[in-house]
Amino acid sequence: MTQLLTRIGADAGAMQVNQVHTLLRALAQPVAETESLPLQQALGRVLAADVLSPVDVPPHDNAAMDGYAFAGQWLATAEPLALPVAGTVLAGQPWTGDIPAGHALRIMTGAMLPPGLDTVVPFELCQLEGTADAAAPTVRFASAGLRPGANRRQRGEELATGATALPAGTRLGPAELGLAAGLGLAQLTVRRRLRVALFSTGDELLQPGEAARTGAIYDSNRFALAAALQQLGCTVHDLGAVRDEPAALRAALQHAAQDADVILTSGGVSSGDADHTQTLLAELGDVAFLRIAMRPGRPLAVGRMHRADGRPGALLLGLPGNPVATLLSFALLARPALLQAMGMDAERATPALVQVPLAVPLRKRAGRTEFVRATLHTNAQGQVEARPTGNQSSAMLSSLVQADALLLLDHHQGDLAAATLVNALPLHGLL
Ligand SMILES: Nc1nc2c(c(=O)[nH]1)N[C@H]1C(S)=C(S)[C@@H](COP(=O)(O)OP(=O)(O)OC[C@H]3O[C@@H](n4cnc5c(N)ncnc54)[C@H](O)[C@@H]3O)O[C@H]1N2
Ligand code: MOO
Repeated sequence: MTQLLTRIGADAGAMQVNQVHTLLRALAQPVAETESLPLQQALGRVLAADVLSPVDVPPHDNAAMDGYAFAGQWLATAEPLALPVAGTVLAGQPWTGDIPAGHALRIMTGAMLPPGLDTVVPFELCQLEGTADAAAPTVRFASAGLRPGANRRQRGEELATGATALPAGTRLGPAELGLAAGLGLAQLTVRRRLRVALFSTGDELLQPGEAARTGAIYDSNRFALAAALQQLGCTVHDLGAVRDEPAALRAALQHAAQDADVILTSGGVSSGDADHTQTLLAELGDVAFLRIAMRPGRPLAVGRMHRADGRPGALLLGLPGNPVATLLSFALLARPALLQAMGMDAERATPALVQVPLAVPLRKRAGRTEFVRATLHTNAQGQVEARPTGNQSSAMLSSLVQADALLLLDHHQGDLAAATLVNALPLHGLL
């Protein structure tokens, strides 16, 4: 870790947020093993290789609207244009008959355009003259607003055979799975699930369901982190709450290191308690105890555990114990590293920011990045603005529950006046 910190020009005792991102990007190795999964089981997984289209999409020229198909060359010949209708073509039933020159076909959206018919005029723009049971009713429409090829979807216009439909590193959501199904693929090759061992530390921790006890608090971090990991699609190996004792901590870390890709812990990383943790981690791994110029989330332990066979061991991420610091350190620091370890493209693991004006003034200390829990709402003037959700203590989860965004106040920024534009990070999808 010392070498890595030197390489990125950072000092563990005074890190900036972007330096921590650089450090984590250098540490998180994508899992190598892959598996082939049916589409129904692939939600949230990351593609191990590019998916190339085995077919043209769409597979044939087809109508984009319900209407009448005809050869666009007739448009220039009359205004309005009147064409006899030779029949009807439906989706899934290609037209097999002849089409006399200058005739149109009634056609439904998605139906294959027969050779020679390249233009569709929608029903709404047409009058039909003569009855449908006449030998050939006539369709009449204004030709001026139409161009040859109008309302036609061309074979391969979305994807040609062999084109990259989904690049390696794509995380599969509903749209990606729909696209793969649309290519006729039943299975996809994805990286295996990331295995994350999780435990919380602290002698004060009670488990939900246990009777309250003086001086004790309930272990909320482990449940919040397990949920966040589950949402990412990781396999969670929950080791419970571990006492602040070297022997207990050693046993938990050794157990966790057996087959986990990542060990995620909460608590015990600030200066007070960390002495025996630091000694232990120096023995079992190569771990740096960072002090990050950010709030919440100042302390963080980062490193790798040793393995008996000499291969790189589990990535260790020791998150701070205060519940909001735990979850925000997870969302802002651990999550991008975990997504990279899942095989996702690091660029695409970075959430986008939106700029919004502040509804109220904000105090801010220059020299650290601050993340303020806030709601984004529309004011009486119809403008979206950001308003902090009450007490911003790192111990108070309630103001995170009420928030739908984090305001990202830059390192060098001082106090802010109302109406100042700030960067906001919507929490949706992040936590
Ligand atoms: N002298 C200093 N004190 C503190 C510093 C510092 O730099 N110097 N940093 C503060 C900051 S910032 C944070 S964040 C916390 C982080 O401390 P630890 O990671 O060592 O965590 P603990 O001391 O174990 O706990 C802190 C706080 O969080 C509660 N906690 C812990 N685990 C859980 C859990 N699983 N569920 C719910 N709540 C939990 C714990 O009871 C404490 O109240 O240190 C500050 N102090
Ligand atoms: O990580 Mo601490 O305040 O930043 O709660």
